[in-house]
Amino acid sequence: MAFNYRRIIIKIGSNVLTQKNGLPDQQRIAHLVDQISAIKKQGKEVILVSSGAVASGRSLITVSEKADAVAARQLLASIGQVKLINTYSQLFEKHQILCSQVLVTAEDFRDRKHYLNMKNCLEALLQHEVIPVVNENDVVSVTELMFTDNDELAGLLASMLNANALVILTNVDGIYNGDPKAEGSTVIDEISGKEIDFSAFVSSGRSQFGRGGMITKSTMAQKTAQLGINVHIANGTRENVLTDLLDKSVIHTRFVPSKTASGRKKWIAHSEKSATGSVLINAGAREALLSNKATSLLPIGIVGIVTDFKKGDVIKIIDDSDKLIGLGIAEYGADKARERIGHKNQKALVHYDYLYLQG
Ligand SMILES: Nc1ncnc2c1ncn2[C@@H]1O[C@H](COP(=O)(O)OP(=O)(O)O)[C@@H](O)[C@H]1O
Ligand SMILES: N[C@@H](CCC(=O)OP(=O)(O)O)C(=O)O
Repeated sequence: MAFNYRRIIIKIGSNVLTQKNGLPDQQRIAHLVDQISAIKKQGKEVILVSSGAVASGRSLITVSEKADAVAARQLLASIGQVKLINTYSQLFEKHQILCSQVLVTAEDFRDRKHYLNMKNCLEALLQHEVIPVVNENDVVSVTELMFTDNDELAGLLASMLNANALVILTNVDGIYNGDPKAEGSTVIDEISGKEIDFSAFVSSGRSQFGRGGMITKSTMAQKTAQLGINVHIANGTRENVLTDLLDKSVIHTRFVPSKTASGRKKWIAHSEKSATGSVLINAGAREALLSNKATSLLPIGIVGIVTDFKKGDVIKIIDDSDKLIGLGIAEYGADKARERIGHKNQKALVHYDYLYLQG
C-alpha cells in the first residue's frame, strides 16, 4: 500500500537543483515539477521548499571573487530568486497549476504573531489550490539571523502546517550507516526513537553546494518525526523519486513518527533559539516530567534560575547534568519564580499544555 499523505512538504536541496558547475539544472527542476504536479493532481496539498536562489543568480551575473561573501550571497540570491520563481511558475503553468513565492526568515518563526500570519497565508494558498514555493529570504537573512539551512526551514513549516509528511530530497539515497562512498555502507531504511547519535556514522562534511550537511538534516528529521510527522530523506537526482517514494518503491530513509503534539507545542518545540530564560530542575522533577503522565513544572522541583525571563517568555528547562529537558512558556517572571523555588503548593511555572519535552 502506498503512503497516503494529505499534506506534504517537499524540500529540494541545493545539490539536487544544481549542476556540477554551480548553475541550475533546468532539466531536473522540470522533472521534479512534473512529479509534484502529478502528486497535486491526486488531490494532495503540496508545499515546496526550494533552495537554488544563489545558484540561479550565478547563471545571470558574475560577482568578483574579491567581493564580500555576505554581500555576494545577497546579490546572487536577490537576482537569482526572480529567475528561480519564474522557472517554477512557467513549469507549473504547463500543468495548469498556480504556484506562489513565500520568502521567510528565522525571525518569522520566533514571534508568535509573525508565525500565525505566515501560517494563515500558507493555509489560504493551499485552500486556493496553489503550490507555495518557499525559500529563505537570503537578502535580509545574514549570519546569525539565518536558518541553519533550508532543511531547518522545511522542518519548521512541516510542524507549523501539521503536515503528514516531510520529504527531503538530497543527492544521496538516504542516510547511510557509514560513509556513503565506502564499500559496504548501506542506506538505513527506518529510523525511530530518540537516542540516536548520528555523529557515529554520519560525517559532518557537506556536499558541494550544501549548507547544513547530513548531521543537521538527521537531527532536524528526528525532531520533526517526534512531533508526529513522517520524514523521508531520498535522492532527488533519481528519476521519478517522488512518485516512487509515495508508492513505497524507492530506496530511502524514513523517520518513523512517534507521537502527535498540539500546534502550540510544535511551535514551542522549535523555539529553542528564542528562549530567553532558563531554569535548573532537580532529579525528581526530571523524572516526573519525563514520566508518561501529563505533568506541569512546579516550583518544588526547581533548584535555580539560570537566566532571567518575563511572564510569557519561552524558557529552557535544564536538569542537574546540564541537559536540556524541554522548553515551555513561563506562567510568571523570574522574580516570582525565585521566591517560590522549592516551595510546595505553588502555581506551576510551566503548565503542561505549554510544555514541550525532548526527553
Ligand atoms: N552517513 C551519511 N549518509 C548520507 N550522507 C552523508 C553521510 N555522511 C555524510 N553525508 C553527506 O551529506 C550530504 C548531503 O547533505 P547536504 O550537503 O546538506 O545536502 P543538501 O544540499 O541536499 O541539503 C551528502 O552528499 C553526503 O556526502
Ligand atoms: N536559500 C539558499 C539555499 C540555502 C540552503 O540551505 O540550501 P540547502 O543546502 O539546500 O539546504 C538559496 O536559495 O540559494
